[in-house]
Amino acid sequence: MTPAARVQAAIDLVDAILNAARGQGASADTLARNFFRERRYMGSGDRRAVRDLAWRAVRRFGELPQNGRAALAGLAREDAELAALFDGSSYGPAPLRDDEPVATGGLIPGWIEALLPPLFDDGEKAALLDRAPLDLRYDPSRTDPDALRAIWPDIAFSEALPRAARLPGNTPVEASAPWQAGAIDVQDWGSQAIVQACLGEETPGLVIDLCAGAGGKTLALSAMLPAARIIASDTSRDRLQAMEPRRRRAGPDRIEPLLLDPRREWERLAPFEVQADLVLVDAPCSGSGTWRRNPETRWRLTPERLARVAAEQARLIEIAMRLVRPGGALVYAVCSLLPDEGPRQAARGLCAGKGWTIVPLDMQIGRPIGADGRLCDASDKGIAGRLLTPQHDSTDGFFFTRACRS
Ligand SMILES: C[S@@+](CC[C@H](N)C(=O)[O-])C[C@H]1O[C@@H](n2cnc3c(N)ncnc32)[C@H](O)[C@@H]1O
Repeated sequence: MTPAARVQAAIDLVDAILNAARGQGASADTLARNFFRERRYMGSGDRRAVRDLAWRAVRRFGELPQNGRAALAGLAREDAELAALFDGSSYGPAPLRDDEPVATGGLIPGWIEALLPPLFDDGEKAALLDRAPLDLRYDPSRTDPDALRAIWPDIAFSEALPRAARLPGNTPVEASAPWQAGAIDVQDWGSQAIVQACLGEETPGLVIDLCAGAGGKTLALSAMLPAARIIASDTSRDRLQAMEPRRRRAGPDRIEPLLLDPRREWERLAPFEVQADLVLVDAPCSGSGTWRRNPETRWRLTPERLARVAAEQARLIEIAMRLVRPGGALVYAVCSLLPDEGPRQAARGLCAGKGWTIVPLDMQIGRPIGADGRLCDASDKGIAGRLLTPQHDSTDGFFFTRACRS
């Protein structure tokens, strides 16, 4: 393909991503896979260049561009080499006109930017849309840092998290021997920090991972707490089923999947009332902390959707509180940076609960945040939990908190 033809292909791909965002259709990753499958004539270099360009456009504009061409035209305004490729050549885009729509503005939709906590300066905002590295969790009973370093000399290890390693974003780990042996799994360091927050002084006997999904955190909990009985519940049959191949790769465990009926969750959870030593609520959320990986999701969020998801989070916290035994703990987490989903939920739900206390987490990652969305000291009475941000912690954005029941 010529460079101009690659630009036109990126315009077509961004059009597909925009249409799906407007209609809540398939994810950008799925669309890209289908797009390239239908265009077998593209070589791997073409595919990489088209994808990079399309993703550059998706990352660059927070407000939904009018169409793919407007998005690429917006990029071309900042990049003379790209502008020169709008040359009207065959398969390339028509020359740019002064009167055509061009995407403009910042990285984040205005209405979401207004909701971010005060700590979000320009650096923090830009980092939300940076490229993410490839984070791994390794199983120390099957491998160790030296063995991993022998395969990937540029691998890095976290000082804050005991099993966390990091590779450049495009490393093909799935072909590696440690992957095949189930000795490593892909998991953002932020997710690993949440699992770390679940580990208290006492070893829990019964753990309920209320929103287990495809089991990212369930499997990490199972590796850290091999003697615990772990109930992995979710309302999505597909997600629970997606956990199965991951479980097989990771080896024997004590995980029990439990499919819940939406809005009738208690029917299946009632036998565990006041029984759990630990309940993890990794709640459904806006995903505003994961724009590094899924930048198009910020075009899908609306104020109505945010209000709906926040109401669901409050309901899930209430359910989880009924499951914890006196002396047990509840960990609430969202991959969101918006106070309405994080600190305010914790303040409304957990701090307001009689007999519940938020426990400051002593960790080398993240920062304590108050219910008002401002950073605070760990000893602050108004502490709501911990915030991880891409700039400060090199992780996806997360809020999490641990509360104990007396
Ligand atoms: C952030 S994801 C969980 C990710 C998962 N814990 C992991 O580490 O891979 C949120 C999950 O909540 C589930 N969910 C949504 N509503 C729910 C409900 N009412 N009860 C239980 N799970 C629910 C979704 O299906 C989704 O899998």
